Amino acid sequence: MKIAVPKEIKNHEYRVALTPSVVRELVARGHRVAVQASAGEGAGFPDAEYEAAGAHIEQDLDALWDNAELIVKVKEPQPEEVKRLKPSHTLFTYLHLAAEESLTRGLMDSEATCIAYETITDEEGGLPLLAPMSRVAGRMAVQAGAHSLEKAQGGAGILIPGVPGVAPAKVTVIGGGVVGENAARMALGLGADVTVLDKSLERLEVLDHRYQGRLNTVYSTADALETAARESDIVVGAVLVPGAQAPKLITRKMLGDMRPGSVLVDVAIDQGGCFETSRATTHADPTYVVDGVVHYCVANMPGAVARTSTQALTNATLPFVLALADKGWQGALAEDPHFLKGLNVHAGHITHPAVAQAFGLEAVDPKSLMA
Ligand SMILES: NC(=O)C1=CN([C@@H]2O[C@H](COP(=O)(O)OP(=O)(O)OC[C@H]3O[C@@H](n4cnc5c(N)ncnc54)[C@H](O)[C@@H]3O)[C@@H](O)[C@H]2O)C=CC1
Ligand SMILES: CC(=O)C(=O)O
Ligand SMILES: [Mg+2]
Repeated sequence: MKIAVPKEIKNHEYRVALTPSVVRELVARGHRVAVQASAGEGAGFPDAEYEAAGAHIEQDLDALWDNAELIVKVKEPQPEEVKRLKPSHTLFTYLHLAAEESLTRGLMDSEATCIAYETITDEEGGLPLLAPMSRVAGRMAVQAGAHSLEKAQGGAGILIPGVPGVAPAKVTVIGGGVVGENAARMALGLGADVTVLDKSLERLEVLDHRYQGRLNTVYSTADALETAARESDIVVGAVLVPGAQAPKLITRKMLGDMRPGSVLVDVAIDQGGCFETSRATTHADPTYVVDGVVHYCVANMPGAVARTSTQALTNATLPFVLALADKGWQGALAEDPHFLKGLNVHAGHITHPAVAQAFGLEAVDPKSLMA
């Protein structure tokens, strides 16, 4: 299989889709891997390490894309990348299509086969290729929130742990999944007063048991959300309905009840965001203020800690990349129903029901493509 690894071009995105160690595994199985020159530099992997692992370093972007059968990336393709896709390509990357209709239409028009990391499932009901980045983003969410609470960032001027004689900040996390638990863990570590809201009682039970009374768990209702908005210094948005647009849980009206200088960190922004006033921001300009409330809505948070994130991501993607390379997309997806859930677009059709539903389109059953 001819595999290409482009350099990521999203704003301040420094991750790379394959490390030299993964390239070595692929080359040992007889695959040809072309890595765009300097693709790994931001994550601390120089071209020389890829060359030593058996990769071809490609300077010519046209050749990189034109000669590839399998393209492995980190972030959703940017408009200039979508233009390069063709029907013979298999694209394997984060897509987050429900949040971006123009990208979805572009991928359909390309007729390429597009497999999303974030909708692949596992036996335990988890999302094994989203989880590693959710761990990173959840942990970062509290760092971002703490920084945003500083006066110079528009925040209320609150130090998360407080000091003796001064109460700590109240941190509420909406959605107690992977992002939520990691955010809660960091907030607890900093000494915050932490509450987690979820609609899943099972998840709340797990967290209650795991944290032994050190955090508050609250079933997520409209009342609970209003209380969270009114009383929190930081609210982290960490909900997910896989493949679908995030529900809007904090409305514009509720901002009026929030304390001036409080902070919303919308990690769910890659699925459209779970606060009505969220819009995607970049690492270059991560926050903005609406009605006195600071919003942090960076859609590629792990890109800022590219070394850690690349290693964590590629640990998880490795077996899937090997399966695609060894068996082709049809072979790999046909024998693994969890991998098949990753197929979002093929030959102009949407194959994931939640993505199709987001745009009022019909989904083609991916099993029908497996003949
Ligand atoms: N901005 C960024 O850089 C990154 C964003 N993410 C995003 O973070 C989001 C969360 O991801 P994970 O934690 O991995 O998902 P997850 O599936 O582990 O957890 C989501 C949780 O949300 C809960 N939930 C769903 N609807 C809810 C509602 N209406 N009210 C309360 N809880 C609700 C679910 O029960 C579940 O426990 C996703 O959109 C993911 O793509 C992940 C990594 C990086
Ligand atoms: C999950 C995701 O969108 C990211 O890691 O950037
Ligand atoms: Mg994202």
